Amino acid sequence: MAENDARARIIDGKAFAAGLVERVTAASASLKTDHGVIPGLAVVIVGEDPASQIYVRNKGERTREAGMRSDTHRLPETTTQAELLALIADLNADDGIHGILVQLPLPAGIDSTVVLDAIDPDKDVDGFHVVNAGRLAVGLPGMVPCTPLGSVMLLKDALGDLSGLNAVIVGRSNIVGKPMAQLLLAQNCTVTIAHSRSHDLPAICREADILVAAVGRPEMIKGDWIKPGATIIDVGINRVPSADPVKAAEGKTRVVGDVAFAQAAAVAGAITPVPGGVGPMTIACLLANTYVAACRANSVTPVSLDA
Ligand SMILES: NC(=O)C1=CN([C@@H]2O[C@H](COP(=O)(O)OP(=O)(O)OC[C@H]3O[C@@H](n4cnc5c(N)ncnc54)[C@H](OP(=O)(O)O)[C@@H]3O)[C@@H](O)[C@H]2O)C=CC1
Ligand SMILES: Nc1nc(=O)c2c([nH]1)NC[C@@H]1CN(c3ccc(C(=O)N[C@@H](CCC(=O)O)C(=O)O)cc3)C=[N+]21
Repeated sequence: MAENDARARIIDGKAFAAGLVERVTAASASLKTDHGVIPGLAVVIVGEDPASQIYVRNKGERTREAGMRSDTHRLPETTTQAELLALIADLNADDGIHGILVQLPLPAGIDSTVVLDAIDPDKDVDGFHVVNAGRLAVGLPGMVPCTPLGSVMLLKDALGDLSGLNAVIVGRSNIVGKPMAQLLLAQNCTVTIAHSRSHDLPAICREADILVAAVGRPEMIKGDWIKPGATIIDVGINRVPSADPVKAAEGKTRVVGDVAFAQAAAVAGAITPVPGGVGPMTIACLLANTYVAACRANSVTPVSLDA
């Protein structure tokens, strides 16, 4: 089959995310009218990493567009762990702030586990606190990490009931791979988690009805690793030189996923594009988690955000 002979359905994460943001915006407006509560998100960024700066600016803009309060705390690269912990303590105590996100990665010398676990678990809209990881693992309500949450929303929208499907997740990070595995297990999938030490990764991937790529290696997963008709969720965000050599020479870049898209789309049943797939869902779920945190903090039952 020719490389450009795409037959997979393209899962439009951007459109699904826009719908979710609309529902969160309406729900937040009601929360304000009925209970006088405006959801508040604090985003903390340490250092000057350009990609992180762009993400943080986007998060702030999206949050305000949804009618929420958004505070961005920009700290210098030289910030100490103690200074960062002091800011988190202030934000934990601030009744106007319902969600706290500390942008990762943090500069060398700051222990991200210590920092993440200093956040009040009920304000942990990233769902990275050990208490929220534990709640997810045992099936208690908590804050669920945004990227896996958004990915499962797309899968349920594309496939309906996921029960009994073979799900393979490539990547075992605490922020994507592991929580993704928990969510798919909760949806009754048969879950395999693969990683850099896995033997014969292509063969493992070929067993997948649902293949989730969360590796951070541009276009690593090839078309012949994919079971015909499978559903592919490409979490990877990799910046590579522009395809146009002239533009590449000028330093222009483009974003690609962890899946070789054209090859994969010729075999898969459905696939998320990069950009426009999982990325927009991550931000939409961050807003959703902030709304839910604001409700819980004020003993209000959140309205359903389902489509
Ligand atoms: N769309 C979005 O909203 C988001 C996108 N991302 C993107 O998702 C990707 C993954 O992010 P994150 O989970 O934080 O990354 P990490 O670097 O924390 O984890 C990467 C995982 O991939 C595994 N891995 C690395 N190389 C290979 C290989 N050759 N074969 C098999 N497995 C391999 C690693 O295995 P091991 O554990 O053995 O080292 C590790 O488990 C990145 O591209 C990131 O930018 C991340 C967050 C949100
Ligand atoms: N505490 C913390 N929480 C995070 O959730 C977190 C983080 N740190 N550090 C970095 C990663 C990365 N991440 C993305 C979010 C949105 C897009 C996104 O919106 N992507 C768009 C645009 C991509 C582009 O053009 O750059 C898309 O895929 O269409 C991508 C990546 C959140 N992360």
